[in-house]
Amino acid sequence: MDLLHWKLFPLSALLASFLFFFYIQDSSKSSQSGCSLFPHSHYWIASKRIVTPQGIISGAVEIKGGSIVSIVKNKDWSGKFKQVVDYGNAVVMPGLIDVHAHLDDPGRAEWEGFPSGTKAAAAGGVTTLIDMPLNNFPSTVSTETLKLKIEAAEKSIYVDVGFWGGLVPENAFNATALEALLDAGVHGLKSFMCPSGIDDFPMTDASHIKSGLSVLAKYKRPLLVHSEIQSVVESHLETEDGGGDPRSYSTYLKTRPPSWEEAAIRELLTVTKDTRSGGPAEGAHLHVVHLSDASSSLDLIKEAKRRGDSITVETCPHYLAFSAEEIPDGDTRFKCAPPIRDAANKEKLWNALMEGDIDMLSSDHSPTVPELKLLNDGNFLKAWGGISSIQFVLPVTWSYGQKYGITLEQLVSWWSERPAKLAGQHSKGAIAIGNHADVVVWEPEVEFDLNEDHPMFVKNPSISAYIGKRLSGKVLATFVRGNLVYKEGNHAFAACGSTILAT
Ligand SMILES: NC(=O)NC(NC(N)=O)C(=O)[O-]
Ligand SMILES: [Zn+2]
Ligand SMILES: [Zn+2]
Repeated sequence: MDLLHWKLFPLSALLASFLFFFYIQDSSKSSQSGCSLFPHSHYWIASKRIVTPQGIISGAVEIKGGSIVSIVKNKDWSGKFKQVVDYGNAVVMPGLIDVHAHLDDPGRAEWEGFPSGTKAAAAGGVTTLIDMPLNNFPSTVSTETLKLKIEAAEKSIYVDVGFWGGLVPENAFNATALEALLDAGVHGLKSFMCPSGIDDFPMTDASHIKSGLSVLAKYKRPLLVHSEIQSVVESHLETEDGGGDPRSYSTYLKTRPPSWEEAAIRELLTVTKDTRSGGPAEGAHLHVVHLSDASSSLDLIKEAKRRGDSITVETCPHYLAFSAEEIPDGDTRFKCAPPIRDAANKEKLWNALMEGDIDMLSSDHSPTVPELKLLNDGNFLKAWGGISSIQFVLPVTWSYGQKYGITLEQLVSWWSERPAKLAGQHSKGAIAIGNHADVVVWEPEVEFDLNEDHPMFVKNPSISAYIGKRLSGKVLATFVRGNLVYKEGNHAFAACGSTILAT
């Protein structure tokens, strides 16, 4: 007996090491390093509602090594596969791609920072975000400052993060500097046509933008523009004692009329004609960020599209959820620029989105510390402008869109497909074979009260404008490149998101 034992020992040791090897193979990429709450790198996500470019199907998505390798319909998968996470009737959709977020890192991490900002993103089903070049310090306007940004992001992000670079007067006429910044991996450039509120991010005019577009054309990357031009006539209202009670929202609203947006867009269109086929900046693209005015400004954009200019436009959930009439006096959580306008404008924004005249959505998550929001003082003219929202953009869009009959496919188009295209992310934005396994699983029908007890992962939850709202749409799970980074209130132990650089 003893002898037999000894003879079998090497065999069983070999068998054990084989099994161990395969276990490690399967789980090393994710669970071992704490990148995932699900310890497998080859598995299937099953659901009765998977949103694919070919329609909504019941079936399973096969994930291997961080990518989608097959999609099977119906119950073809049942019984056959080993590792299946069956989400039943919950919706399986591509993760949201937020092309407009300010995470303020490095330099102003007390406003947000990569760890909390990307935790909030993951909890909201956002699997990729492109970080804005301002509100961090120093602003991201050169290869050196981009390097600082990448260093700040590495090992501290729970989702994938890319970067826009800043187009500012200092670099706008310096093609070599812009090319260096684009070569270093920014997905495109961003500029302001009015003061940005950030000292080291000055505004540009049409001549800077024209020059920037000619460089971007070679790279086929977009220019994103904050489109408001401060008009001299109205700007006196911005002084503290001009125009009325600074605690009243209508006082603030009057300081940034729709004519500011219209003037900026009119000016932009004098240069976007260069982007037409055969034009001097063919290949470049102009993207108008956070459109608020759904009247003349939008008409101008529609006209430019008809003429063949390469131009797109986004709006943000806060313009679709709120209207000026309901913003309480002194409630500076709602201050942003351009401002949230009246209910009639909100209605027009929704119609434009449904008609396809507005191309996509973004959060414009732009938080700060509560002290700068002047929550106690309530002075709309002095408070920081920016809405904190990234964790709730999915349920907000869905909840407020019910009235307009929005569909899951539209959500995917506005939040994943088109943003992916804008940011040059060809392996993201759709549940499709070969794409990154960036997935959100959520229950559209489940309602929740967004009150103080609700888990919020942003650094400064008290500035959130959505507190007190009842929303529909609960995120159950978020996968980034196959890693389960968020599951029902919990995040993966390690921050394993990738910095994504344009090549
Ligand atoms: N400096 C800012 O980030 N400003 C932001 N502020 C807003 N939107 O109120 C923005 O995107 O313009
Ligand atoms: Zn802006
Ligand atoms: Zn912004």
